[in-house]
Amino acid sequence: MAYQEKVDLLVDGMAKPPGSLGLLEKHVKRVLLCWGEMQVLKPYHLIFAADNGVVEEGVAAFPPVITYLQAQNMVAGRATINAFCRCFNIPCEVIDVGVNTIEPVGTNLKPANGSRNFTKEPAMSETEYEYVGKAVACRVQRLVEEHGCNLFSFGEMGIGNTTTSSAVLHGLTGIEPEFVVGYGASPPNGELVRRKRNTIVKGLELHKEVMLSVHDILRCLGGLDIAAMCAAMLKCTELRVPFVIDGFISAVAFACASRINERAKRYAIPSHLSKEPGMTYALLLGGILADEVPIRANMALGEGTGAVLMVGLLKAMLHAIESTARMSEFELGGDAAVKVAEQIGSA
Ligand SMILES: O=C(O)c1ccc[n+]([C@@H]2O[C@H](COP(=O)([O-])O)[C@@H](O)[C@H]2O)c1
Ligand SMILES: Cc1cc2nc[nH]c2cc1C
Repeated sequence: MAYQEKVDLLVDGMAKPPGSLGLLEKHVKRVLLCWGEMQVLKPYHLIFAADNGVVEEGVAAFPPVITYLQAQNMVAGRATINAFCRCFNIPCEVIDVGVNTIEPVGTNLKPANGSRNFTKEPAMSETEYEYVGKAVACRVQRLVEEHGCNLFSFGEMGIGNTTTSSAVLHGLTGIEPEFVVGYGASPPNGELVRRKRNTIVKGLELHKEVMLSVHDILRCLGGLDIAAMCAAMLKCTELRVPFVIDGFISAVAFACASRINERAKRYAIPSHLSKEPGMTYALLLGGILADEVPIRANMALGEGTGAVLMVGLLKAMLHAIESTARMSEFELGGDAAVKVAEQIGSA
């Protein structure tokens, strides 16, 4: 029997009405298909922390030093993401890909102390962009080959990164900034949103001549966190390891990854629909429809909180698959057996 058929039988044959676990069935099947064989789940959560020079333009409500302070909380196990990871027994690592401090926070893979203000110059130099991509890809490869990690979730921490994400999405698609700019971490604030839109238009105008590829767009307008997440997703794709997308920032990284390598779409699992208005567009670029996203909780925290909740759901599904009774085990005779067979057959 082909592996895909086995996976279908495994999930469809659980003692439950067919399809009654909805999207969880669809996504756990996708994880099993990515693995290509039955494996024991070994999840790993990576958080990419970086500052963004574009905050100079007044596009964030919180001061940039929060990037450093909250990344420190994460390293100390005192952020929401740590609590969520502990709940599901998921290891979590903070990678400093550009926090604006001399002393790195967590694992040091930073090529610079933040991206530059993209309204004035490219956010990253070519050397910085290449360095961060290679360093992160190396880290992912090591986690897979030496530690056996087989499901990644990605998160980020970076004041100003909803502006860099909206800018990259605008650069990728040309969608009007009105549709892809939201409040970010700020409470509703019309003036802030107007400033974010103008900043993005200014950035695109400055770099449009040189933005000829997805890499150029990421380098000119992106943040080091988005570039890092995109590289991590591409490495997962190469190694055929599934990964879970979080909110807006990681969805934009995924949009870039799937433009660079179409096969990234096969390995990406959505988690939640962020409050940010660009979320659905970013996912759509990678071929994921809003209807396929399991969690709708109006979240916008980042850190990978939605992604880790999804890993928890997948873990619960894998446990259910291996520990629950099978439809075929019901001891039924006569009419009852026929009726159940009809229900399974018509699923
Ligand atoms: O993940 C999301 O969809 C999301 C939406 C809004 C804000 N955030 C988080 O808030 C920070 C960015 O917000 P801002 O307003 O500074 O651009 C950054 O640290 C993100 O993790 C995250
Ligand atoms: C406190 C705080 C925590 C965060 N975590 C991710 N983004 C954040 C932004 C702020 C402001």
